[in-house]
Amino acid sequence: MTVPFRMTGGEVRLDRRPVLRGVDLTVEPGEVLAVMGPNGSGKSTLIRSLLGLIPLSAGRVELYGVPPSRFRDWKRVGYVPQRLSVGGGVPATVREVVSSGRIARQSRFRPFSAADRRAVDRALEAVGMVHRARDSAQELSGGQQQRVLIARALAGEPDVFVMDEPTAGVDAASQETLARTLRDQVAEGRTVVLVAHELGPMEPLITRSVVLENGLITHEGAPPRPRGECARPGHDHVHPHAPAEEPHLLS
Ligand SMILES: Nc1ncnc2c1ncn2[C@@H]1O[C@H](COP(=O)(O)OP(=O)(O)OP(=O)(O)O)[C@@H](O)[C@H]1O
Repeated sequence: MTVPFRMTGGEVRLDRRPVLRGVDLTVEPGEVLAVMGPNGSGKSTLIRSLLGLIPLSAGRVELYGVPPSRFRDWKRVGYVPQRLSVGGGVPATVREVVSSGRIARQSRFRPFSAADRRAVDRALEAVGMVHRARDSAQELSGGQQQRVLIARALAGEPDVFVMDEPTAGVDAASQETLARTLRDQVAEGRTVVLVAHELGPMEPLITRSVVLENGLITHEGAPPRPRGECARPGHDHVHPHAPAEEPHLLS
């Protein structure tokens, strides 16, 4: 079976500085992979290069067995970028932004249909934004805009979700809702790759984590455990920068 993503020896240089330094990563269907690591370690660069948004300077990447430049089946991929303003300067409504998640499914011969509308309704419902559907997306708070971007990806009914810090700035109740939504998606066979500093309510869903440090994968396996002060009851966040005591250390 073709896997959603396979990167072999992936290297990226930005401004002539190495940002990814030889990454091997295969994402299997049905996995929920957390990409963790300190600020600037290359997490966003990794997932953007998996999607072909940043070209590799060496190595190889494939989406469903095809290099990104030749990949055509974009409806299989739902991408939630990091902290991007949803409006992009255009005064689009929330519903319009979420509907844009269906674009890869449309063609001259397949205009917007009742099925498309239902998918958009379900996505708005999943992120609790039905009541804001007619509002301008630009008027929303940062966390609400993030939820709209998640809804846009959900609306596309992709096979794989790629999410860059989907819960950054999102309140606790909405994080719980997102975790439930993703759990349902995974139960239906979808794959998830997400960048996260803190897993919060998504932690039980994670089937594997990789930790990047300075452009290299230095840990692969279960998400790193909190330790010391932070391991006390009531302090449940995960420290992505503390992998060194884990048994699955790679280097
Ligand atoms: N367009 C760019 N040009 C030059 N350097 C860049 C560019 N984008 C990112 N970088 C650098 O690449 C490194 C990795 O950035 P990246 O955004 O992938 O990190 P990250 O792990 O996602 O960080 P964060 O946790 O802060 O989101 C950083 O040192 C950053 O300064």
